[in-house]
Amino acid sequence: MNIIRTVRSVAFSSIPNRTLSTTRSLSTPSAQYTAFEVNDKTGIATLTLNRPPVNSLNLELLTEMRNCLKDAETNKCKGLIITSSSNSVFTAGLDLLEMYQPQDERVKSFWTALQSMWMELYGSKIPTAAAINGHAPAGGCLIATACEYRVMLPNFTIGLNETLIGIVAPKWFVSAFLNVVPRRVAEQAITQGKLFTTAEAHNVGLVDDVVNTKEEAIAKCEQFIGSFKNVNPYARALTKQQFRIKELQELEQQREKDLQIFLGLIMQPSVQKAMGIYLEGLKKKSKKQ
Ligand SMILES: CC/C=C\CC/C=C/CC(=O)SCCNC(=O)CCNC(=O)[C@H](O)C(C)(C)COP(=O)(O)OP(=O)(O)OC[C@H]1O[C@@H](n2cnc3c(N)ncnc32)[C@H](O)[C@@H]1OP(=O)(O)O
Repeated sequence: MNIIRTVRSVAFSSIPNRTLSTTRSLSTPSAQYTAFEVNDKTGIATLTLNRPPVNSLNLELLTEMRNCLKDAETNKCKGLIITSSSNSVFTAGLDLLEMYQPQDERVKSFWTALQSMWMELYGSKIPTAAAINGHAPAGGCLIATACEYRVMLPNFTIGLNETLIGIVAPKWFVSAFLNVVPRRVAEQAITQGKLFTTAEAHNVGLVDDVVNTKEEAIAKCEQFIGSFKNVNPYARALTKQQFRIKELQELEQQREKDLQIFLGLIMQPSVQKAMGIYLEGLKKKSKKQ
């Protein structure tokens, strides 16, 4: 039986934060929206998103994700799996409440945290895999495509649906999508704001595998990470970097400009209005259920 060493734990149940941090002390504050576990037998870390109801990515969740990524790298984990504690949502993408009628300083920190999290995940030295056990629209798809491998459960949706909300998927969202989906398919899908079903996503290569349960998804991710067992980690990391350095450098060099473009766009009255209507629709739908 695998022993799970919980390095950073969230209150999934009544377990108080960090009570299981028995193996090392953490420099980061206790987590609220994530669980981070390292399997002692395999050395593989699992980061579980746990911000009910839909794991929408707010500033705090993004910050915790960054802390987990750092922990996985500094502790030389064999790889990192990202999954969700929800049975139906991997993550609903960016928290729309961070962008709707936002406060100036908060929204800047939010976008900067998203940029950093993405660069750290996309450029991570260790193998990364997403066990997509629920819907993964927009920012959810961004996280999945930042990983090296994706496996998804049936009958969920994934894609960049920003245009349907009246916003634009930034260039770096699109670049990562283009790594896994042919250009023609990507252009059509992203302009339409298409959310692919699991089966469609598998067909176009947006996800690598489809399995029926979360356990099987985690096992597939472990298998992917295990496939590097005989590969020198340093050589692997440098080789991965060769594939990803262009997008990373592009964003690094344009961070401030990217932030200003984001702020300029979301602060447009027409965009705020569209976001408000979209949020209202979500809330109405949620009340009906
Ligand atoms: C130049 C660049 C400029 C801008 C770029 C900005 C980039 C943005 C990328 C993004 O990620 S934008 C977010 C896009 N996300 C979505 O469109 C997903 C919206 N959500 C859904 O479609 C559904 O919630 C779901 C399929 C993920 C799950 O469905 P279900 O399980 O039925 O949950 P509910 O719809 O009932 O939602 C429960 C609850 O959660 C609220 N909520 C849902 N998604 C978000 C979200 N992304 N942000 C904030 N809040 C969200 C929803 O309103 C409900 O709230 P209640 O208060 O009514 O419970």
